[in-house]
Amino acid sequence: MTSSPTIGVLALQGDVREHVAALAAAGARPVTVRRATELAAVDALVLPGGESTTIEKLLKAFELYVPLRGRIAAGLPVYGSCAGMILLADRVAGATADQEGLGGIDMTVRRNAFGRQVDSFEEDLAVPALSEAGEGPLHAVFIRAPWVEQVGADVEVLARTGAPGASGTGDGKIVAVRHGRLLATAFHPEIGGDGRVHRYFVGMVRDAA
Ligand SMILES: NC(=O)CC[C@H](N)C(=O)O
Repeated sequence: MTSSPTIGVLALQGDVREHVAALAAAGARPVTVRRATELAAVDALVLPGGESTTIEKLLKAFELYVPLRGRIAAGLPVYGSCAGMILLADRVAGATADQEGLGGIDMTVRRNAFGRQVDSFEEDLAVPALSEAGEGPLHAVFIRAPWVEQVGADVEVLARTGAPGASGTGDGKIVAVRHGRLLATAFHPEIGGDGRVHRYFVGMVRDAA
């Protein structure tokens, strides 16, 4: 692999174009993924937000579910945003009866956790692990977002809501995590206009090569 890794964006639902643009800006070579042959050709994958139950049904319908589980088990770097975070969780609170997920991150995620009053909100998050010296908070957009209720010992917490001075919910919920080669955020950095999450993921992919 060159220093420009080929990173797929699962293109079944969600902000595909925005993730493609953010990955290109971060120095990767983005490609869309809808088929198993396309999945086989990528160095890493982004799972966009949307509706986790729908994306799972589409993964199965497009015969991507089994190969994707296999590649995750074999160490494929994957970044999941929002519904993508839910798909990567080993445990989901509020899952539908037939929702299996992909798993991989040792965490419990609660779907639609922030509740009705705050279906959507924006908040400035402190993200030191994703930042260079001098960079300020990350302006994060949450849309019917999950939060992380519990993480295993090997999971690194990268961001919580309620940083000092933040406007939003202010209660210290975990909203960004990394577990080995898997990265997940409850928010949508592809529409926040802040490139840090995608740059961090491209760095993870380069390190994994
Ligand atoms: N913006 C999102 O991805 C929302 C996730 C959605 N609430 C779900 O459960 O899948």
